[in-house]
Amino acid sequence: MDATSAPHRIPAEMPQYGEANHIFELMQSMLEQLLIHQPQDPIPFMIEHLHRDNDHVPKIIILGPPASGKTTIAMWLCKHLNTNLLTRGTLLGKEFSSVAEEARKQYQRFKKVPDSLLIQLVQERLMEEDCVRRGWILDGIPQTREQVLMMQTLGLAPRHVIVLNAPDSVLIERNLGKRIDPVTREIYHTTFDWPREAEVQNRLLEPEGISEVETARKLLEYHRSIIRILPSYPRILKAISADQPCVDVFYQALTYVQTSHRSNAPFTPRVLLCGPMGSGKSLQAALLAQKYGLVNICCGQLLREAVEDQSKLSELIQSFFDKEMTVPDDIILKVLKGRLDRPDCVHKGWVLHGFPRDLDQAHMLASMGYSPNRMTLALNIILSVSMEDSV
Ligand SMILES: Nc1ncnc2c1ncn2[C@@H]1O[C@H](COP(=O)(O)OP(=O)(O)O)[C@@H](O)[C@H]1O
Repeated sequence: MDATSAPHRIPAEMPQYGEANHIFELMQSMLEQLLIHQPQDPIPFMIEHLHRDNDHVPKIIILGPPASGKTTIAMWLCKHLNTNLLTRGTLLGKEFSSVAEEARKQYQRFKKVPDSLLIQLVQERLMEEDCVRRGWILDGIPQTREQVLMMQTLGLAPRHVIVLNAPDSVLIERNLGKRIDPVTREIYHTTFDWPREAEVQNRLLEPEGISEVETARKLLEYHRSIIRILPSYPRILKAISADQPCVDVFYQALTYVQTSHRSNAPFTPRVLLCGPMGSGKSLQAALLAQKYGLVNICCGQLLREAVEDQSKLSELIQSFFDKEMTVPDDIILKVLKGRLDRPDCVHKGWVLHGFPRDLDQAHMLASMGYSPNRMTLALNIILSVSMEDSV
């Protein structure tokens, strides 16, 4: 194939730049917002979206049956992540909001807030400056599939959804011990979490609706609606057992909300395999290359091929081979660059082994823009397992 008919070569730096600066995700979120809000003039809207730069703030929903610990975990996460907690109580109690006032009226009359009003309240709150800047955690909302659909239509999309699970019998018993501090709104428990200070102990209140009958009724309602809610969040949902100490539940929740989801961005794996002689690098590289369609590059093999090429460089490399000397780094890097820049490596990605062998070589490789984006591990056994999760 001559140069005129050869496929256009995408310089390796282009996809690397996109990956490093999350360009795909940025454009995707802007496109989503454009399609949801359909502004009359899209340009200022896009500029404002870019200036807002809040794609990475927490946007979390915590769901679960009564007494599973939603509010407890949501409060702890809020403190840890310095974000805003949104509960039914805080939304309904909002001052200077006509929507909240209407919701309160409806609640007083019918003991129920219509779905549309509740979601309107959520929307109003999420648009406020602190939620835009520092993110939010929604505690126990949405409660019905209808609410989920309304939120989706309004573009109110969480990044992480946690659902807490525990057997009904545990929850019914646990709810009986729930106590609330009316001053701080902190939640305590007569058995599992009793405050040390006598002053706090004395002012704790027993919340309404925690009797066995009430909790059983709420559980029934929850089980009916949750199966219609969860399918709406297939890729961002994490179920955590709430039948374990609060601290354990919290750390599992925290770990989850701190992971970023795999994006839809086109991704080219660049894998580096390091390990001592005989550790099985070649075999693992061949397996990885086969499984993920990567170009398998063995540095030693590449140099031998370069010799066979009969190019100018081949004589030079051959002379080092003849003298049984190691080939200097700058020559190896030239050969490597030529190979890694070829279209198959740029498009399919690569798995490299046999180079770098020391820190200097690693720095040189990185300074030429060939940083691996997966892993550099000495133990090929671990690598082959981890690849399942990450590629
Ligand atoms: N993992 C847990 N183990 C024991 N008690 C818990 C646990 N999580 C929460 N609690 C206690 O259970 C009660 C209900 O917790 P809460 O956070 O109000 O649940 P929810 O918001 O899901 O109704 C509280 O008294 C709380 O201290």
